[in-house]
Amino acid sequence: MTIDISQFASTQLSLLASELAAEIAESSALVSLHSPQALQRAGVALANLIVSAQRTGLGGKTVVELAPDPATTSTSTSTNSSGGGGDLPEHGIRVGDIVLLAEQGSGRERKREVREMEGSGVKGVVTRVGRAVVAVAVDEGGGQGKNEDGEGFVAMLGEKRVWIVKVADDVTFRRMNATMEKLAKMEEREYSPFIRVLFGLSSPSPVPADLERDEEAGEIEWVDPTLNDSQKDAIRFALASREIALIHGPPGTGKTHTLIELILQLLKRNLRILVCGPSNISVDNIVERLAPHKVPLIRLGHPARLLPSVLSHSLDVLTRTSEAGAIVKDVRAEMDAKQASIRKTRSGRERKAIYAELKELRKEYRERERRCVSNLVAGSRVVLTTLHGAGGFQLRDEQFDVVIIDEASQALEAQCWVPLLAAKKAICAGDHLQLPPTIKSLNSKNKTTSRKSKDGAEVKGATLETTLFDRLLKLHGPSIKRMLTTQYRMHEKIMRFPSDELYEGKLMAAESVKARLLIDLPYDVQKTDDTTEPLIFIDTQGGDFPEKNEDEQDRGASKKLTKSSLYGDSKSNEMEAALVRQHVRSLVDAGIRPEDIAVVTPYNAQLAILAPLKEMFPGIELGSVDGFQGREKEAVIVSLVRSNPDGEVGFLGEKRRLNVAMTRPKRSLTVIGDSETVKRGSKFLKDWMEFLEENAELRYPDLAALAQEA
Ligand SMILES: Nc1ncnc2c1ncn2[C@@H]1O[C@H](COP(=O)(O)OP(=O)(O)OP(=O)(O)O)[C@@H](O)[C@H]1O
Repeated sequence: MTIDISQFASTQLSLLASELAAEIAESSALVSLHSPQALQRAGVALANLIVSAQRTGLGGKTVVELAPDPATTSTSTSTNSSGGGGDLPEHGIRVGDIVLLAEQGSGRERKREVREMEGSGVKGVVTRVGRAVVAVAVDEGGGQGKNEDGEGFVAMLGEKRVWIVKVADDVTFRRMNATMEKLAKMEEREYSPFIRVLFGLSSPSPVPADLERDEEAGEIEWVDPTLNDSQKDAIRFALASREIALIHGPPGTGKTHTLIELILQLLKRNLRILVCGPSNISVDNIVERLAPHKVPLIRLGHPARLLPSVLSHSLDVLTRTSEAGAIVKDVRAEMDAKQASIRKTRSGRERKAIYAELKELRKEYRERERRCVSNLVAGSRVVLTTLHGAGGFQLRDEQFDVVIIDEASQALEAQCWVPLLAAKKAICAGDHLQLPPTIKSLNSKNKTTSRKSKDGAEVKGATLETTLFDRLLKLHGPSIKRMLTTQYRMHEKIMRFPSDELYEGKLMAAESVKARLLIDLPYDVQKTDDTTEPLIFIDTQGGDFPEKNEDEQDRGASKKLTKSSLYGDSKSNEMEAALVRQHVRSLVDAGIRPEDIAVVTPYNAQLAILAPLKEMFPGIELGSVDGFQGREKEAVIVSLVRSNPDGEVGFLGEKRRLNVAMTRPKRSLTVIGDSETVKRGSKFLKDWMEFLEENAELRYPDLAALAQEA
């Protein structure tokens, strides 16, 4: 099965265009239909701010500090500790978020303003979130529309009231588009053997069957000899493969652990490596674990979006601190001196002259910085960055022997191609049986319809949801993959169902975890029914616990707006929430620390109902299933929410989502749901419910106690 590469690329381009459009439509619908306060409550905006300070931050970027506007906080009860407008209200803006900073008008003007906001604000990255101040590094020359320069825009704001709102990250799209355009334009003779294999124009070069005995591949000096057999086998295979290797890492099987050893082995073989992941956190995870091995590595990316522990490897920081950076620093000092002298001079002519010199210096600064960056990058044997980060100017002409992509099953294929175009060989790690990246342009209605490519041809079944990992497995079959089979997270009983149903029964629980219970936690835990049983199912069947639609609830502005409501057409279940509370309380009463407990549910509306738990049990974590992928906790409670007479289960029907939900806990999994409804959702759900009925400790709610709880 071969694939027409340029057809593939143009299909991707049209799919990406609709995805970006969907993302923009969603965020502008949200922004135009809700007040800044509602958006603030939903965690996507912060309103009523003023610029309280402005300075130069890392990498020479302009950083503005925003504080509450004193004029709007007079009614607030918060104490004024900073001399500004008091503390910021509750909000959901986090370091690393990309936000649009714009002027905020009065209520009546707001709608028009919002429409114009895209054209009149400036984008930036949140670099610090404090109690009374939030700092944003504004894009240099990245001003939107009429504001060409972020710095200039901020100067213009003066004392005006402003607000910030989270926006879609279109840099990612631009990078993916540029990559796909390049691929579309490539002539067949330009296709490397690597590219040919990835599109099925050639088969992967064969790898010796018994690698352990193979003369070349068998001789490996392990940095970590405690790796398990499946991990060693995956590394041997990845080293021996010529074009592509997939490392399939089911939950808790030490995927990152394996990648670290693999990177060290590749380095021993004098290869140059580019390591990427879809998110900053996935990349930082690797940097943190690679750094102790003292390998020459460099991390590309905006410093505000990196973990503090990783900053010393960041290119921006190295540019300022390394020897190579000294020469850049000189110019910076000269610029600062000139800037200071502007303030001293009164003569317009002199000032003009200084501005001209500054302009020259800035040019010089950029030039030197660029040279310094390219020296640093050229000198490092391991470069780490997000997938789209690989499309930045820093890597423009760089080539790598091997590109490693972690969490490849959570990235769009077009995103993977950003680094892959610079590769001779790729190693992708992931688990295609957990959730793929979230796609916004794909809703239940058009999920199965085919799409039109740019030239109008129907592209059957083409969807962004098919990841590179999925596609390669389908294209070349399981011979290009190795699976890690020992998991170091879950009690054996928690692992059983996902292993049997999804991983061909191949998962094994490591000795150290297979029988671990809550009662064995290294602190004082009482012996109760909850702390000695790893798998509990609280069955709410019987129709006493009906689900509720988000739009049936009184949520003010979002009441009528199903489509662009802050919670979509999400579902909730009050009685289930009461059961969750009851169970959390009993765990905490038994001595379990709230920080060892997580509640996960597929529905955001259910999360909203559960929110008070955070105040009742400080330290507990609440999360959506999708948001909890990659995480783990000692005790996890899963609230399934769906309970209706029609057996409607919505996106519970996605087994990859259920897989993620049920594989987060280490010692205790409690499932709360209506088996009658859920069973009717799919074969997988039916099997799961039956498995729980037979293997879990089965409980039925105590309605009287619950009435009290509710
Ligand atoms: N060979 C091994 N021996 C002992 N412990 C191991 C081994 N491999 C991995 N682990 C442990 O298993 C845990 C999970 O490892 P790691 O963080 O690499 O997992 P992962 O597979 O990347 O996680 P995820 O499930 O999120 O993909 C870690 O605590 C790690 O120390």
